[in-house]
Amino acid sequence: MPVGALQLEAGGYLPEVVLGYETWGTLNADASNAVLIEHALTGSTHVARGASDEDGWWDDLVGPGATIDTERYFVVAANMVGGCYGSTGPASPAPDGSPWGSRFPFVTIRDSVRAEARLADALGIRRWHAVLGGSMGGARALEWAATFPERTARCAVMACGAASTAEQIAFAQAQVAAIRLDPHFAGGDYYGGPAPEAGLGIARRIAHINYRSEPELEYRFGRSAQAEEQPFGGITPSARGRYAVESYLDYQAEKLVSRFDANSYILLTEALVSHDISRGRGSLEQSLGGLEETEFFIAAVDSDRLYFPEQSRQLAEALPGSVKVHTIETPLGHDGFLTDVHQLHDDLTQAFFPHA
Ligand SMILES: CC(=O)SCCNC(=O)CCNC(=O)[C@H](O)C(C)(C)COP(=O)(O)OP(=O)(O)OC[C@H]1O[C@@H](n2cnc3c(N)ncnc32)[C@H](O)[C@@H]1OP(=O)(O)O
Ligand SMILES: N[C@@H](CCO)C(=O)O
Repeated sequence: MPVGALQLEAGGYLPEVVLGYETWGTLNADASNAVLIEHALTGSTHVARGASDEDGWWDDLVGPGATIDTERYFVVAANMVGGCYGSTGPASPAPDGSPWGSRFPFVTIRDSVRAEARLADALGIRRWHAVLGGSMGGARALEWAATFPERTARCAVMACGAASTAEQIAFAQAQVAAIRLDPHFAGGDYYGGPAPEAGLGIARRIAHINYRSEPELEYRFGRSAQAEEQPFGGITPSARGRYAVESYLDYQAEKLVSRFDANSYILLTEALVSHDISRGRGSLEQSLGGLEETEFFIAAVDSDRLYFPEQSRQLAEALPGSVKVHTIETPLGHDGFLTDVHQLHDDLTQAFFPHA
């Protein structure tokens, strides 16, 4: 969906922005049943099975008869500005016809939300019944409530705090550096040549370790050798075989490299680094304390070592009224907001999606 030109928060300008999106269900006559779902860093618009039978990343939450019942709600998922799942991003053609590449401007979470508001206008949605997301999707959902409180009746923020922390920024920096230092990166203008796959793969490895937990990795892999490999062997370190956990990380890296653009990865990572709900709005309490029009649902993953539950508690405390932090209990870590979201079914149903 074309949403026009965007003057960006940090000063850049995009003359024509297209947002990739998917929908499920039917918008009702007074457009009161619309739900926006915001994807995380490398997520796509494919939240749930729909027209295509391909698995979605939140099938447990969205679908016919699910927590967000697509027979009752009209669900929309939009790709972030700068992403590589249908929205204008660095691989898209600039006005001169060549890919934007290194010229693509810095985009913030707030910029994307402003573009998404235009998508809502075009779809005839004045006010969302609810906006939900986890991780970067949670940052986007929270930004919706802060930027457009009158358009956000309910807001669910999972596995995300009010601002990116020093440690989150630090991990992001290491990932971005890995991509930029790949000889194929070419300053971001690699389209038409080999892509910086090694750098993107390293970035994913760093990220993925943080998306899981130490006990999970220990339990699943321990010191086991990958099948038919000998991790303790080979006269030089580079000649040795892999531990199973190394093979697992290699696989996660390959999987991401096969579906994601490195420039988009940098862009979205930097957008998440910019996440700070208070920027330009005063203190945290000044930024969030007045959001009386919106009902909030905050959730954390108990074993999350990237977006700590304490950060969700601080966010909840800054919101008006008494907002509970719901807990997803899993040894898995941050990815629990994807793998174990079904645990929120009862609480979310009661809070936001009561069955008639
Ligand atoms: C079009 C799109 O795909 S859009 C993307 C949508 N996805 C998202 O938005 C989130 C991105 N996805 C993710 O982060 C993850 O895939 C999750 C969190 C959803 C899934 O996590 P889990 O179900 O716990 O899977 P996990 O991370 O353990 O990985 C399992 C994979 O590792 C592989 N694996 C396990 N052990 C090893 C090993 N020793 N060596 C190599 N591979 C291994 C498995 O075979 C499995 O492969 P598969 O994914 O092809 O089935
Ligand atoms: N595994 C998720 C986690 C990000 O928070 C992703 O890749 O988007």
